[in-house]
Amino acid sequence: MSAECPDFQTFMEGVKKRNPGQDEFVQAVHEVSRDIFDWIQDKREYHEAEILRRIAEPDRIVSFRVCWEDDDHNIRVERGWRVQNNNAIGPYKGGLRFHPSVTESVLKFLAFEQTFKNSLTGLPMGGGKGGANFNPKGKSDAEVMRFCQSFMTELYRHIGPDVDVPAGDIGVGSREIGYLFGQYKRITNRWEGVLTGKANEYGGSPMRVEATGYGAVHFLDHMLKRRDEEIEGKRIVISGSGNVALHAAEKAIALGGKVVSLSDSDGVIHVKDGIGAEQLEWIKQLKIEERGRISEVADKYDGVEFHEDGEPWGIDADIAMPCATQNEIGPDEAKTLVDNGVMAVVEGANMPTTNDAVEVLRDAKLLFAPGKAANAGGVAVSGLEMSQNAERVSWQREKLEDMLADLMEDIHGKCVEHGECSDGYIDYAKGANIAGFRKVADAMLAFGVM
Ligand SMILES: NC(=O)C1=CN([C@@H]2O[C@H](COP(=O)(O)OP(=O)(O)OC[C@H]3O[C@@H](n4cnc5c(N)ncnc54)[C@H](O)[C@@H]3O)[C@@H](O)[C@H]2O)C=CC1
Ligand SMILES: O=C(O)CCC(=O)C(=O)O
Repeated sequence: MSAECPDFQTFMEGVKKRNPGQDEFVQAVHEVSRDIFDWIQDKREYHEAEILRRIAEPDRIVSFRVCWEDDDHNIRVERGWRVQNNNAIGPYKGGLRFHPSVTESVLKFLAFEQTFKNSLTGLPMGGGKGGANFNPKGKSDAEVMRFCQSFMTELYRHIGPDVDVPAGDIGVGSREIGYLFGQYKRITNRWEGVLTGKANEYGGSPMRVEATGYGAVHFLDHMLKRRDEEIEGKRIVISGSGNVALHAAEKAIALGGKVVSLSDSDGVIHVKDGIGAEQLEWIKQLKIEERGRISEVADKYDGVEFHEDGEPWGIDADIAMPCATQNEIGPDEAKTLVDNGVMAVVEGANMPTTNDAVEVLRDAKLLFAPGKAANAGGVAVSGLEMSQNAERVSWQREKLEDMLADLMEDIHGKCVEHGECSDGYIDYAKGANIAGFRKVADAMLAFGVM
């Protein structure tokens, strides 16, 4: 068992020592390395070249001041970052997060995870992530615009279509991408595919908005089908009510699933009979366009309960999809899910389940889809947006829908190939880690020592 293997222990002690106070980053490295140490035991070339050690040390981290003026003419100072983790298999690629909880540790964990996720898609993309501790909540459009322009005024030096291609993440949606892209274009006088998640009018790809949530449901569908089960009729608890959560809900409802919860940082709504397609349209308008609170759904509709500060994990369900943020499900929540007879946990968010909680789910033999596989549909369609921009073409939505479905099937297949245990249980997390690692590691071996 790798967790007891002395090499692994020594390795993790080194990671902790070199990254003091960076708990999220250490957690992400631990989760991947545990599986990789098992797998590379008889593969000396990876040990000798210190491949894992190198992937766990970002190529570079840029941190910068972001100064902007609010509507009351106060000068505000925030910190921005871009973590370029690894570009062995393609330009750095990964989203930008604007949220007060953003730290260097959070962005390092996200960039590290992104490296394996992007490798799993099979597309030529390295791993990066960035963002700022700026809180867009409650800010006017003009304030968000000024922040984005100031952020890009430094970031533009470090990115480019063949260098590093950021996109959205928490707090960065199509409004922010518009402001960021506009500023890049203004400074450089170049129209190029330097960001993805753009609107269709200026080089965005159909299906990018839906891709992460839809892709996660495709992944769930494949997991269930292997057990002769289907989404139709299943009760699904979803956390979050942003891009990923709402589109996961949309796809699940389209396939006959009963989505019984959504949440935001104020609390959770519980809809016993399942959210209807029309109701979801209203919620999308509320959350995406009007930037309202999830509690307003209970004000509008009968049969919707709102629980302030509540979480969805205690609600009776067959499937759980954490789609908000990291570390939403700890061991207690995982035990609750197991006790309630939940059969599958699919991570729409990045690392929403702590390592201890994953152990609880694995021990109970639940189907567990890690974010780096289940939510890879978003970055995969971003990769397709890059291809369209490079070719100066725009593909039809139907084509992208089919490509997303194929990519998710392929990622599911890779996880099964590398994650099948002797008793037939599929350890999807292990499968994703090994398949994601192998491609990046082999590219790094080819380059020699650097
Ligand atoms: N947007 C994308 O294409 C992708 C996003 N992800 C991940 O999915 C997750 C959600 O991202 P998006 O939906 O894009 O962001 P978003 O900004 O559209 O929505 C985030 C949601 O999570 C909730 N949330 C955020 N922080 C919270 C906290 N501390 N406590 C409770 N709720 C909180 C917000 O209220 C909101 O409902 C993140 O982990 C992100 O990294 C992963 C792959 C791609
Ligand atoms: O589309 C992208 O590049 C960003 C996706 C992302 O940030 C993620 O997969 O977590």
